[in-house]
Amino acid sequence: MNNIRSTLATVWRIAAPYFRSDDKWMAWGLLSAVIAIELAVVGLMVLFNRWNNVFYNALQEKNFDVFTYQIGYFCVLAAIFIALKVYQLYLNQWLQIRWRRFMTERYLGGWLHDARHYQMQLLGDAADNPDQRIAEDTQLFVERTLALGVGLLSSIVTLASFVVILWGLSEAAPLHVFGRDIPIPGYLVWGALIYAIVGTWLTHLIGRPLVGLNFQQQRFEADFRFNLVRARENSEQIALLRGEPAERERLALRFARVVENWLGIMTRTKKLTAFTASYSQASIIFPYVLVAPAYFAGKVQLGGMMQTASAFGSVQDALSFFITAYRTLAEWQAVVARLDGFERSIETVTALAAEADLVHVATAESSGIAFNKLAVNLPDGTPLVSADGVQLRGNQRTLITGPSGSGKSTLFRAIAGIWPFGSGKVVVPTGATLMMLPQRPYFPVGPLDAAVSYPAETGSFTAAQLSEAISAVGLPALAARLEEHGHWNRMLSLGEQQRLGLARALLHKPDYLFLDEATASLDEPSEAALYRLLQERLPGTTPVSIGHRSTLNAFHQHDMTVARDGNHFALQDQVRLPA
Ligand SMILES: Nc1ncnc2c1ncn2[C@@H]1O[C@H](COP(=O)(O)OP(=O)(O)OP(=O)(O)O)[C@@H](O)[C@H]1O
Repeated sequence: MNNIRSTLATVWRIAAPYFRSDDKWMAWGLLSAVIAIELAVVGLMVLFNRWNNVFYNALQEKNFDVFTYQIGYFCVLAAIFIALKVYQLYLNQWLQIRWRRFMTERYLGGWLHDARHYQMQLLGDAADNPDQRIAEDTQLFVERTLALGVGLLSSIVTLASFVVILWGLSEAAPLHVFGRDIPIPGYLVWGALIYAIVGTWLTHLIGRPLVGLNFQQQRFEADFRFNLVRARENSEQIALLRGEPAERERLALRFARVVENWLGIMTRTKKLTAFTASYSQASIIFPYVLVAPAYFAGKVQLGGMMQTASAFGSVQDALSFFITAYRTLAEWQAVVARLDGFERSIETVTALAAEADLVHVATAESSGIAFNKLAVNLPDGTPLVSADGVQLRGNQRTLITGPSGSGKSTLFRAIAGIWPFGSGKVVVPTGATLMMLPQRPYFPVGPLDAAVSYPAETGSFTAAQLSEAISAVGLPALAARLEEHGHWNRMLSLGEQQRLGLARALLHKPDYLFLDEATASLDEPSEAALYRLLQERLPGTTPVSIGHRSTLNAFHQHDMTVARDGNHFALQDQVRLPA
């Protein structure tokens, strides 16, 4: 019971924002319309049920006039029923897409905000495969929540309406066993109730393992897909290393898990289907068995028996909601759990930003980027690198060196404000703009002009500015292909990607440009030419470079090093020895 209550509370937490959003009038309006139509459908079912009585009595009595009238009446009811069903589905789908659009925008906003996506990854796998959660789970959540919610409501209303009818019919056709009437008030209702409770209980016993199995299935499927994507993204490396057999084996192993779990689902579903199919077949006969003695004793007419069977069927269907919806419920619970995990993960990283004892980036009037007792840790809390009392002075080109793994890149991440683990402050001059250039710059798939302008919007720079910057970094052949679509990270060599990254910097003109081995794939003369270009074109920009080549010294005025200091590393000024 507690489990059901906590699942419902979670569902409400996930669903509520939409019903309180700007679209709330539309949301409530569509939901009310869908529910109203469902209630009208139940009303029609009651009319159909009464129709059974009159129609079959007319057949029994060979009353042709009543028969033809009832056929006409049926056609009218059927036409209304069809119209209601068509519009119910249409409005339901309309609500689904609006609700899904809201959830997708909300999740994208929460996930792609202030490096939260990166920090969620750093914090572990509480929210593995966010793509699956945003694309697939929101769709399933909306669709299933509506189907189950409306289905449940419809079952309750159907139950209430038909229990009344069945109760009345129990009086009209009393239980007749061995030639005697046995006066059990509402015996048809009790019969249906006991039948459905036993059925529901058995379904639950047989189907319970499906909840866990479905959760696992979606996890294994996502894991298999993720590994396929990794293989596609690293296809060149795999081909060069002749890693295909190893990849095949790894993928086969992951797919084996999909198959193994699926076999578990199949076995369980087989048992469940055997039971539910027997159950629904037995449901057809069961009411006739109950009423037949009264019928053959002449206590009730054919119409009464047919109406009883139809009413019994409706009560039975309503009570068996849980049985028919079992598989859907199991999948839905897994979706709810995953979306809940995703939301909690977003909340955790959002809360990180407000925590006082983490790394913070502040702004102040200052002549450079200063560090105030900055201690950068690994996510598990191990101290990595510290900086205190040192400065990256404005207008002083700085080169940072240090052993591999000493935390230079992580220090840049802390300066950029995306690495929260640790304590202390990075103080950035008020209004200063920072740009990071990693060894592998990222270019979104699409036209070249958008890829170079990124993260600025397309159109932020003129075609002339873009072509000029691209030519200036040594890629004149690309300058004429601004509108060409491409996967630039795949199509260009690493050196070309690094040149294009510098073109991006030329266009954005940041106050501080952090180059983390951003020219390491170029030959030394090209690297020198690009540094000279930066100096000429961006006199107001302070480059801060991480690099291992001694040739970089010539382009920097200030040297710093990350050196071992006890159990961690520390950023220190370095005195340059005369050559
Ligand atoms: N997400 C992470 N989780 C755990 N450890 C990490 C993570 N990112 C970096 N590290 C660890 O932090 C240490 C410093 O890494 P970093 O990339 O900052 O070093 P670096 O000085 O830039 O090295 P290099 O000169 O080789 O590029 C490494 O030991 C690395 O394994």
